[in-house]
Amino acid sequence: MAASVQLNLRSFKAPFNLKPIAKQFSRPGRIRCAATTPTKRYSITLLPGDGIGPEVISVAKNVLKLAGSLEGFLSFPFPVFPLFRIEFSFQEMPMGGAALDLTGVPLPEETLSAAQRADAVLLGAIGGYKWDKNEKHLKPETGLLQLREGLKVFANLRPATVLPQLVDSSTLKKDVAEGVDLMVVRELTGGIYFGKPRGFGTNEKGEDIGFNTEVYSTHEIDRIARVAFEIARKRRGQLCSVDKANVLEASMLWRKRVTAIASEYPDVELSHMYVDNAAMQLVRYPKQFDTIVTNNIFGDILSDEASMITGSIGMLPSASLGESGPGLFEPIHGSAPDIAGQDKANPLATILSAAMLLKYGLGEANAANRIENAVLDTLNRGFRTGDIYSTGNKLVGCKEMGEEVLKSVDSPVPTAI
Ligand SMILES: NC(=O)c1ccc[n+]([C@@H]2O[C@H](COP(=O)([O-])OP(=O)(O)OC[C@H]3O[C@@H](n4cnc5c(N)ncnc54)[C@H](O)[C@@H]3O)[C@@H](O)[C@H]2O)c1
Ligand SMILES: CC(C)[C@H](C(=O)O)[C@@H](O)C(=O)O
Repeated sequence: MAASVQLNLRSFKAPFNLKPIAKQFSRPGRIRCAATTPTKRYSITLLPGDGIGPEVISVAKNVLKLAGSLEGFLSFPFPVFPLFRIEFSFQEMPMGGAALDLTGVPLPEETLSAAQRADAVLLGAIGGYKWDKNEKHLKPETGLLQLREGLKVFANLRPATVLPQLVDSSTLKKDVAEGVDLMVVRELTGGIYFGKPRGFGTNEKGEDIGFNTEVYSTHEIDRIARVAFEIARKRRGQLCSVDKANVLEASMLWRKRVTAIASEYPDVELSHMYVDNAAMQLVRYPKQFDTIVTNNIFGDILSDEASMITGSIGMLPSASLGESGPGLFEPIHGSAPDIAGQDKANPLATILSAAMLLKYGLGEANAANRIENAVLDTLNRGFRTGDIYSTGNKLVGCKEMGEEVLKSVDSPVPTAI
C-alpha cells in the first residue's frame, strides 16, 4: 500500500490522549477473515540498532502487530465482522554500531534504501562505548544523522506529558509536574548538526581547533515554523519559539521569520524565549508551555530535559516527518549501554513511538489510540520498569512490561473520550 505519509498538517493533534477512559467496548471475537476482506498492507523497516535498541524494538514490534490485527472490526450491531484487515510486513536492517560491525559503515546503502521504500521506519537506538572513539564518519551517530537527512525528515515532534500514574516518578515536586503536557517541535535536518564549514584544523598559534557552523536559511525556518503553528493550533493555541537571538545571527533570522509566519496564524499566540531561560523555566514552571519550536541542537537538549519532568527518558516517543516519504519514529533515549542486555530497559517510549507511527505515519489513529490506552492501562495495573518504579508498584523487566502491554491491547478496547 502506498504510504499515507504526507505531512498532513491538518491532522496534527496531541499524540497522547489523557482524557479519562470512560467507555469500554467489548473486543470483537476472533474472526477468520473472508478471502475477499480488503487488506491494508504496510511495510515497516525496523532498525533495532545498538544497546537496548533490539530489546525495545522486539517488544514494540509485537505490540504494533497485535494492535494492527485488531483493527477493521465493526462491533455494532452484532454479529461482528471485519471491514478490512491491517497487515504489516517487517524488514529488519542493520544500523549504527551493529552496521559498523557488519559492514564497516554506520548506515549501509541497503539500510537507507529499505527505509526510503518503506511506509514507515521504527528505530530503537544507536551508539555505545565500543564505537565512541571512532572517527566521525565511522560513528553510529553519523549514521543516524545520515538517515534523518536521507529521509528528509525535518520536523521532529517530541511530546512530553506527565501521566497521572507517573507523577511521583518525576524529579520535580508533584505540584510542579502535575498536568504538564507539552510538545517540542525540533528542527531536525539543519543547524549546527549539518552546517558548513565544519571540521578540525589549527589556529594562528598552531593549536588544534574544532569548528562547526550554525546556519539556517529562510525556507528551513519557515517550514518548521508552519509545522509548529499547525500543531499549536490543534493543541492549546500557544507557541513559544526558543532561540538565542541576543547573541547568534542564525537565531536572529529564526526569530524574524517565526514572527513573520505568525501573521498566517492569528489564532495562535506566539512568544519568544532565550534558550537559557527556557531551560530554567522548564524546571521552574513547565505548565506554562504548550508547544515549543526550536532549532536542532536546542531541541535535542530541551527535549531530554523535558523527559525527566515526565518521570523518565524511557517514556518519551518521537516522530520525525518530512513533506513526503516515510516518517521515522524513535524513542528519544539512546542505547543506554549501562543497562543493555539486562532486560531493564523501559520499552514504553518505543511502544508509544509505534503509536505515533500509526497515527502520523500511516493515518491509523484508531490503532494508535488502542496502543496509547493499553500503555495507560498497564500503568494503571501497577507495572513499572526500574526507571519509573515507585513503592507499591510491581517491578518488571523490559520483556514482562511488553507482555503486560500486549494483554492490555488484547483486552476489551478502552475508548478515550
Ligand atoms: N536516537 C538515538 O539513537 C540516541 C539518542 C541519544 C543518545 N544516543 C547514543 O546512546 C549512547 C548512550 O548515550 P547516553 O548515555 O548519553 O544517553 P541514553 O539515553 O542512552 O542514557 C541516559 C540514561 O538514561 C537511561 N535510559 C535511557 N533509556 C532508557 C530506557 N528506555 N529505560 C530505562 N533507562 C533508560 C540510561 O540507562 C542512562 O542512565 C551514546 O552512544 C549516544 O550517542 C543515541
Ligand atoms: C545520537 C544523537 C545523534 C541524537 C541527536 O543529537 O539528535 C540524539 O541525541 C537524539 O536526540 O536523537
